[in-house]
Amino acid sequence: MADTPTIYEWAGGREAFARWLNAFYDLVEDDDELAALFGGAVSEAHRDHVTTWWCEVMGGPGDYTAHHGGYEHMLGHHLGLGITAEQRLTFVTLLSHAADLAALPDDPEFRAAIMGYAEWGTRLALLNSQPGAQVVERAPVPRWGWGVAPPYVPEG
Ligand code: HEM
Repeated sequence: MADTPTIYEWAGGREAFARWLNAFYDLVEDDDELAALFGGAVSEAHRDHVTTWWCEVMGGPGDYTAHHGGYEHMLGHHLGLGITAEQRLTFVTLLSHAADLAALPDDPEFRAAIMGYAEWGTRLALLNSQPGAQVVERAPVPRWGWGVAPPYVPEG
């Protein structure tokens, strides 16, 4: 399928990811447990950097690698946080809730793609954040794809 759009394009580009992640971090700020990990409030800079990360992962410009220190920088922010299973579950649930609030495309294929990455990424973040974790210290920023369910185009 040469013409399959990237997940980034399908979402509506950076503006859509920014809308989503701003809605998400507003929810994080309202959750006492999660907000505490961010010192009570999630800064504009953090929202912007994480938006840049997600855009790169979902097939957009490689700006997190080019300008924000890539995978190693992201990893460094999670080391030692001691994320609990409950915090991870809340985090991933709020991502899904925020996608509705921000009116991201709601087709099953798109939502499965972004939430598949969210599930994977939050589980890695939890593992890497534990005391004494054995971490992969260097890696490229991942590039996520549609997996088994790209946008459905009926044949004929
Ligand atoms: C898909 C999963 C995740 C992604 C893509 C992600 C992405 C990122 C990135 C890119 C940064 C660095 C931002 C920068 O460059 O300034 C960061 C920092 C951070 N993340 Fe995550 N993260 C994920 C999961 C989590 C989880 C599950 C938690 C906690 C429950 C968490 C808490 C934090 C905190 C507290 C920081 C540091 C904030 C700061 O220093 O201002 N992250 N994350």
